[in-house]
Amino acid sequence: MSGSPAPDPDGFDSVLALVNSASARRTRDEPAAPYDQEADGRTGDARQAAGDDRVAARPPAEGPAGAVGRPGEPEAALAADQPPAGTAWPAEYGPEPPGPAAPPPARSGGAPPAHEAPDGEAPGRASAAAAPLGQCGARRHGSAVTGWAEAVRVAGRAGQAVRERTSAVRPPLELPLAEALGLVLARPLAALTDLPPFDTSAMDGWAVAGPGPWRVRPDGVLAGQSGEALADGEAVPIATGARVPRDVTAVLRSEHGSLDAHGGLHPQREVVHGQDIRPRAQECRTGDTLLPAGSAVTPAVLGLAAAAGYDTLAVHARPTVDLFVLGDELLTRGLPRDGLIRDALGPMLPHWLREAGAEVRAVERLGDRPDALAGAVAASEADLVVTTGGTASGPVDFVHPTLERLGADLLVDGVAVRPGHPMLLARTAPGQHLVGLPGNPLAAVCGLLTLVVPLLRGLAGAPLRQGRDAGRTPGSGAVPDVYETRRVQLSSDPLAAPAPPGPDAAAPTAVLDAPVQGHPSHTRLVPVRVDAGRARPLSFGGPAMLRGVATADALAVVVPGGAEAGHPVELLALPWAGGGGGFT
Ligand SMILES: Nc1nc2c(c(=O)[nH]1)N[C@H]1C(S)=C(S)[C@@H](COP(=O)(O)OP(=O)(O)OC[C@H]3O[C@@H](n4cnc5c(N)ncnc54)[C@H](O)[C@@H]3O)O[C@H]1N2
Ligand code: MOO
Repeated sequence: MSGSPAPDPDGFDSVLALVNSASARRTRDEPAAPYDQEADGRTGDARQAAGDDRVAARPPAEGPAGAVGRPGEPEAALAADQPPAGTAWPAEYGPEPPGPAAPPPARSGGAPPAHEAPDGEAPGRASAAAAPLGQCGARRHGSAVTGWAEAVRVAGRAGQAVRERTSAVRPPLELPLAEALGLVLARPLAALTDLPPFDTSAMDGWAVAGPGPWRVRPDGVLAGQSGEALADGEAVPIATGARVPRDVTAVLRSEHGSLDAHGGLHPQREVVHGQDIRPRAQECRTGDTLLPAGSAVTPAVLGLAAAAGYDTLAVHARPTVDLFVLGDELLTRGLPRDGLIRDALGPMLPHWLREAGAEVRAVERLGDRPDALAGAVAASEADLVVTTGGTASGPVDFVHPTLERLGADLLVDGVAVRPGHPMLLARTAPGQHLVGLPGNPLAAVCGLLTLVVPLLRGLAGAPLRQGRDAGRTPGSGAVPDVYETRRVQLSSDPLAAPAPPGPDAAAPTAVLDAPVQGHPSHTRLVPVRVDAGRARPLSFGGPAMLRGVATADALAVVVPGGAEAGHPVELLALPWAGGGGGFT
């Protein structure tokens, strides 16, 4: 385990205060919202009564033999996996694609139970059934399920608190410019020089002194050279970027002057004093703050730092991450067979974590072996442990019992977001956190963007999203989430409305091209393509699907209850769409 015990060594108390105040708010506002009464735990009738559109799309209660889910997986989870033949296209999938809907994936009859080990490997599974969610014995802080925006905040604050409290033992790194790319400035970038450092010609032409015509001196001034002072009536050829000689009044562009047979230079248009001269310190003076601490080091920042005189930069170290992929049903190569499926997260997450600024140390597939997970977490010295799968309450979902065994503090245990609601955040040791991502691949992506990326930002010293609690909206859904308030504040003409409140008023937004059905009480994260400020919801946005997000630029944050076409939605930009890989 990392760190050493000391009174609040990693600022944990301040994170707990945030968790507990949010929890108290929930308790005050929402006396009854236990996790197992959330949408997926309700009966079909109850969900229908509550207006849950997924009921209409639910497949028959009995799944086919060898069904997608695990033993004990609720039918609602199956509903989220695939549309059965003859039923409506589920809202969770996004808009129905043109043409016939994709057929449900073939299921092999007589397949072994999903929890049997692949490739003949000894299963080594949990000897005891997992404790039901909500009865986990890990120290739990906060109440049943955390609102989405609040979860983002708690994760960010948890990372930030660790960084603030450990800065003495982990001072910033002083790295050569090229090695600082993608990290975060630990100190403000103050100019080490005036920029430009001297008066500079902005054009190729002649430096002239006094009114024309001028006598052209034979010596020219190239960039990197300094010319002698000019007397009135003199001119000297000068190149762009060259230091302007003393007593020059202007630069005449080469296309604006003509030479006569005697070497006299004649202006072809009026010459204004100071024209085409970049005066010293036009951009900054020595000591000016060019960028605040916390800025991401982008290629442009490297250029600015070099121009301003830097050879090295003080940056925060990359947060370290160990990734543990759980599940005996996962194959690492070839085609799915015998109820086994390909691991989609092992190939995806390490790169995404690096894009998010992490140094990924271990990537291990631990199967469904609780002892292996407990041992791996206990041995990990990473700032953050990320697990995939095993967060729910199936027979081999052992993340909760393992956290209990390790005496972890649960800060977030379920988030009011679809996909991804079983995601969790725990503190496993002073200075170390664990994020449990759900196994369904898009649910895992949602957990990554909700908990992991903010935590990494906090650890790395990058600015956090500015969470704002807007209070509870009367009559709104089961879980208070600032997005509910945002929804009711939208005017009938959203484009004319003032910017709605939300977790981050500065977050990118776009206007929805098409309506998106919402979950009654949970935020939805929906893959979208963004073009010219308009977000087009994509098909194949179900929790187990990656087809939508693979063609997306962003995930749109859709308020509980849904959003109409024309309404603005906040965007979680995806790194490959120029949307903030790392800490930008
Ligand atoms: N009783 C309840 N059951 C479930 C709930 C619930 O609230 N109560 N939530 C459902 C939801 S929503 C999700 S999401 C899943 C999350 O489950 P786990 O985190 O325990 O994940 P697993 O059961 O291990 O796997 C779920 C699903 O994803 C597949 N999977 C797992 N890992 C991978 C991987 N690396 N690559 C590709 N696919 C993976 C796995 O085979 C399962 O099909 O729980 C529901 N159940
Ligand atoms: O399948 Mo679950 O809805 O959270 O992703």
